Amino acid sequence: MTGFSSSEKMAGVFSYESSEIDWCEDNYRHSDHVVEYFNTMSNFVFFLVSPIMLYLLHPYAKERNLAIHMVWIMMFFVGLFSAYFHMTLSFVGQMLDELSILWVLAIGYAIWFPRKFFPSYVKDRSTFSKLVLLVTIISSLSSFVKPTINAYALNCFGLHMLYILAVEMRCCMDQKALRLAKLSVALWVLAITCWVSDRFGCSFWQQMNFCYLHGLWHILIVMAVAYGSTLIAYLDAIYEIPYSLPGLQYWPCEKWPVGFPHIVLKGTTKTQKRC
Ligand SMILES: CCCCCCCC/C=C\CCCCCCCC(=O)N[C@@H](CO)[C@H](O)/C=C/CCCCCCCCCCCCC
Ligand SMILES: [Ca+2]
Ligand SMILES: [Zn+2]
Repeated sequence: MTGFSSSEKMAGVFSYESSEIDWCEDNYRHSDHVVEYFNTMSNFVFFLVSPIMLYLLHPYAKERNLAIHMVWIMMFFVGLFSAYFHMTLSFVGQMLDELSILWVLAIGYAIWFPRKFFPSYVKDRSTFSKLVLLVTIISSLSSFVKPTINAYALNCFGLHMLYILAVEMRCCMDQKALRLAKLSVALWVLAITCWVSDRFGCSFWQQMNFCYLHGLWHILIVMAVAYGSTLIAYLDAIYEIPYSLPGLQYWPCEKWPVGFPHIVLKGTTKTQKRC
């Protein structure tokens, strides 16, 4: 018996359950065509939050750099690929999901990584962005070597961001920024707890008849990214466009206990200055 032909192998990577990863939610429980129904549907949160964040970040992006919009445009695609992955549990779905996360992280790092953490041989943001691009291309190719470890490697960036935030917030006296930092970290801790429990505690959650932790992770991580990235963008605005007097506000209402954080520019903008 000979092996598979290359076209059969190609078709194989698209086929249902061709990924080595299977999340705790029961397969085909709610539909014959959707492998993990709740995990698929919970990605709806990406489609809801991405346009809201694009709209809220626009005044800051217009002043700083329109490339900032790439983060939430890409997050929309992360949601799309993640939904496709959970719908099929295919190898292609897994790689699209993980590679899109890697590229959002790369864009975020290229735009927002604080200058004071640049390696000494990197002189400006343009050189740093080229370095990020090179590392991301190499990482994208390496991700095919052992795909089962990709998700763990990606989660290390969450820890790295936590470290950067901790150093940045050490001397911060701005109460609104401190509150946003605490909320972002709390959401990330809750999210990662769900991800780890789903991965390693599945038999317990099956006994509890509650196998939806990975879906909850989707919802919590989108909120953590909305809160965390706004905080990083706010710190960036203070350093990079201080004349615009950046401030933090919540949408739709300042007084509500929950809302979407965003940056307001209270000072003169470059555009106004020129007039
Ligand atoms: C100074 C740097 C600033 C960078 C800001 C960039 C912000 C965007 C970052 C990450 C996007 C995360 C998207 C999560 C998608 C979830 C899809 C998913 O569930 N995929 C799983 C399979 O279905 C897969 O197993 C998950 C892999 C792990 C991904 C980990 C991503 C790291 C998230 C870091 C978030 C930090 C939030 C801030 C906390 C203070
Ligand atoms: Ca499953
Ligand atoms: Zn997922």
